Amino acid sequence: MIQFDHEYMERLNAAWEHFIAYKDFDYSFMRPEILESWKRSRDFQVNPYERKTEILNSEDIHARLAANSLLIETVRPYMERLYSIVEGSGFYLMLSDQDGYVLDLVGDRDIIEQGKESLLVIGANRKESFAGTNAIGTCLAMKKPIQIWNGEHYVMSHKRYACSGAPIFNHLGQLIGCLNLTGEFTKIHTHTLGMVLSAVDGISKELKIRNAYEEIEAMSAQRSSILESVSSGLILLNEKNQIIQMNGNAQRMLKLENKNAMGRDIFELISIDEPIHNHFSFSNFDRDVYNKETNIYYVGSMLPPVKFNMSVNFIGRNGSHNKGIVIRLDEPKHINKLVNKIGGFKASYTFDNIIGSSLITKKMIKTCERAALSSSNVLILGESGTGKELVAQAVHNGSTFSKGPFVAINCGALPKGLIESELFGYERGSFTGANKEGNPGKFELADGGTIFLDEIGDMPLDVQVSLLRVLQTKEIVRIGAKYPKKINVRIIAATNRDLSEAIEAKTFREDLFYRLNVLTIHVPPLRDRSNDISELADYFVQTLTQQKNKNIHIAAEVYQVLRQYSWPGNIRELENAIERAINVTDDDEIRLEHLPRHICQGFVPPSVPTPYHVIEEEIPASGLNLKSSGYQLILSSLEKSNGNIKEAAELLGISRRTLYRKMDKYKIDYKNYRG
Ligand SMILES: Nc1ncnc2c1ncn2[C@@H]1O[C@H](COP(=O)(O)OP(=O)(O)OP(=O)(O)O)[C@@H](O)[C@H]1O
Repeated sequence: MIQFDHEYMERLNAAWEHFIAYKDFDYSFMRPEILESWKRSRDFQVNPYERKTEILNSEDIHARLAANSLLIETVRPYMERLYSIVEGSGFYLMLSDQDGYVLDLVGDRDIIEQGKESLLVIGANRKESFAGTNAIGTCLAMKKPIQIWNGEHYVMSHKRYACSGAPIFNHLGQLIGCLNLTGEFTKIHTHTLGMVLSAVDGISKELKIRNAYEEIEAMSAQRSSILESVSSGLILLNEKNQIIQMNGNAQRMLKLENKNAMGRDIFELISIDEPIHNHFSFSNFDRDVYNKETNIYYVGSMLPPVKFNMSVNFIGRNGSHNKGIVIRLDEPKHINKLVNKIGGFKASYTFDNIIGSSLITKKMIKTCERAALSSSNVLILGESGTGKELVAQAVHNGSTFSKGPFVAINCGALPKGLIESELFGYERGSFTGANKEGNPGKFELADGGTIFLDEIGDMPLDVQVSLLRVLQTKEIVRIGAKYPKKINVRIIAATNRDLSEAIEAKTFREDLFYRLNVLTIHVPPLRDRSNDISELADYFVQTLTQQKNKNIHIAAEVYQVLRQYSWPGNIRELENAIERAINVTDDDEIRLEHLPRHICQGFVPPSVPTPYHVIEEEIPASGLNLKSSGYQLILSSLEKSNGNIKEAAELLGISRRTLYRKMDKYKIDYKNYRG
């Protein structure tokens, strides 16, 4: 081991004199790494008598500091800690990047001031090619820790100092900088390098942790953008059923806000009427994947339930189901639309499927029939769940476009960036992530038929501009395409928004509104057509029990309750309520206890029953009662109308369909009453 004593230093000085004069000398006493570094310095033509280096201008310094901010931020506390040990004894610490540029300095103020003369400032380059043999330059060249003693330096002015430099590597093992401790050589000890090394060891570990955090943050940002890019509602739960993330669609669909839901047990907020409810806790989940249409109720709230297709998937490693779950929600209608798509864009409903014989419904059907005879654009307005899509399908099926496809698109359910390509299609290779072959848009797919633009009020303004162009020119241009394409499509748009308000708020274009609103169909809310409620309820019982081979009927008082409730969720809510009741009744009757509680709350029994109620009260809760007034009422209405069904139904205030059903049930033959 070399002793850095006086004698050694003398020999070193003599060696240096010979070396820079290119003279022969016995250099074998020297540390080989120092001799190698001298050779490199000489090859770089570093002037041994001159203090000279490259110093960055302030703009470049700024850029370097910004590029290395994580390194500087991580190393600074270590520099301060080391300095606190050596403070006041003429030491200073320097951090450089992998190119040798000084990024940070910590030391006694007078030493730093002195250092300015030797060009030891932020932005100065300490590489061997500029500064000759020195701890930073040589450490970076060798990628190893090194201590350089006074005479070992290559440039004369550095020979007063002894420096200890250690390389800093990142989590990938790449060299990213060097930490150096410099002082008067008389004060330096061989252990000084050990101090620097242990600091660098701590720095490397911390860089690894910071990097891991950054990766986690990036992954979480990626996860969020993936969640937001899908058109379904997604909820992530941890293994305790607590909500850890919800995308925007899930918040909108469940009317829940992140700030109120995060960290809460999901079952404090919602419930479902499926046995799976109990199995959501992981301990007893049977590992089957749940995927079906589900009624979702709000715990402790008067909000009506909502219905979505819900699927539940367990996140598990190596098959163990204990890492949390993903709940996915889709509009049941959306599922229909997908089926529609696979099945060739067919509309299944006709005017016969529009149940309801109230005056207001009849008037609406008349308007629809008129719309079917025309090929003008149609705007359907109505609250959510009133049957706008049903009406659109019926208009299509009644029109000359009925032989063509019926293509529905929900403008509100698609992420903003996707609507344009969904509507107009794209050419091959037009954007990253696009299908290589290109894709036709919904307008092209609907050519010769009808396009149903649902939730048009939610269409972004820029897409409204493109849509307006299509309406004016009857041509579409795929994204990335050079030429337009002619199309013959009937447009039916629908919204539950107040478009005049949207026009005023400048979120909907007035010119587009007038283009779409050639024919308007107002679909009334269910509360305005309470005379349809019993008929609709019967219809849903009938259609929903058809496959189950059950014969279920509704108790009289249930009709009364249904007619008095305000139905904020309209027909969809009624359908959900009936479906739930069918599921929960254990015999063949739907009674009040089978309805969701909020529907029965506030019910006031009517003091004077309408004829309809009288009849409904007779429907066979306890079997057929020939003496009952309801039965008698049917008979007398048939007598009065001479067996004319239309008139008899009007007298009773029920639809023809209901009257037929009841006559069938009571085995009444109306022909017997014809005169
Ligand atoms: N008059 C009706 N007769 C029978 N069923 C109906 C009637 N109106 C609506 N429905 C049923 O109610 C449900 C909701 O209807 P639809 O999806 O057409 O409503 P919507 O107004 O388009 O809803 P949203 O605004 O949420 O898109 C559907 O299951 C539909 O079949």
